[in-house]
Amino acid sequence: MRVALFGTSADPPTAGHQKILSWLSERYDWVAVWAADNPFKSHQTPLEHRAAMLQLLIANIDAPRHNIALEQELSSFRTLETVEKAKLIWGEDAELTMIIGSDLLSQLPRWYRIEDLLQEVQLLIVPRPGYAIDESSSEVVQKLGGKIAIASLTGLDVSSTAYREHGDSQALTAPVVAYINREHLYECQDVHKKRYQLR
Ligand SMILES: Nc1ncnc2c1ncn2[C@@H]1O[C@H](COP(=O)(O)OP(=O)(O)OP(=O)(O)O)[C@@H](O)[C@H]1O
Ligand SMILES: O=C(O)c1ccc[n+]([C@@H]2O[C@H](COP(=O)([O-])O)[C@@H](O)[C@H]2O)c1
Repeated sequence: MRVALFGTSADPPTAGHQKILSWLSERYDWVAVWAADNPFKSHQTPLEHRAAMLQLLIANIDAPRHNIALEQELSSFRTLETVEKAKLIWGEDAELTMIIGSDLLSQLPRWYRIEDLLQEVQLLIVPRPGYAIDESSSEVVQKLGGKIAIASLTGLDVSSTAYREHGDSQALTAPVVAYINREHLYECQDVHKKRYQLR
């Protein structure tokens, strides 16, 4: 069993996350995704809302294999703990692949007990516009034990930050936008959003 593990702050989840999930669903037996609190970031929206938006994002994917699931019980501050939980769910023999965008490669050495984590998973890097995969970062991660593969897909040029800071709702999918409006999330960015909607 080949399981793709994809954790995201989902603050909010974007069309970029959706494209990655769709791509993964064609290549892995099971795609597990969860909304997480990131120890290196502050978040603007409570975790329950971020998980709910992620569920909407997944429901909106036409995945013929029906193999993408919100596995919110995997959520942890520390991905090593997530992987321990994943092993309990899918067993010691499952091949676990951790998915990250190329923007995270340089910070990976600072993750909690990274060498132990890299013993447990394969690593798949998704190229992200503006974040070239540089050799020195790859080498550092490989020296820590990382087994790196590069995905044959380029992420969309969107980000959660672009939505939060500039109201770029092009970055989002319609069901997520509807949820945000219904729940009055990200309202401190309303000025930007209104400007965007008037265009
Ligand atoms: N467009 C994208 N292309 C490639 N990787 C992406 C893309 N969007 C997100 N990722 C990856 O998905 C994971 C979750 O990303 P995250 O939820 O932090 O999104 P983000 O857009 O980077 O958010 P923020 O702008 O708040 O930092 C990370 O590994 C990130 O590198
Ligand atoms: O384990 C860690 O130390 C660690 C440090 C930073 C980020 N992570 C995880 O990395 C994933 C992507 O985070 P983010 O904020 O870029 O979406 C998410 O599952 C986080 O919990 C994990």
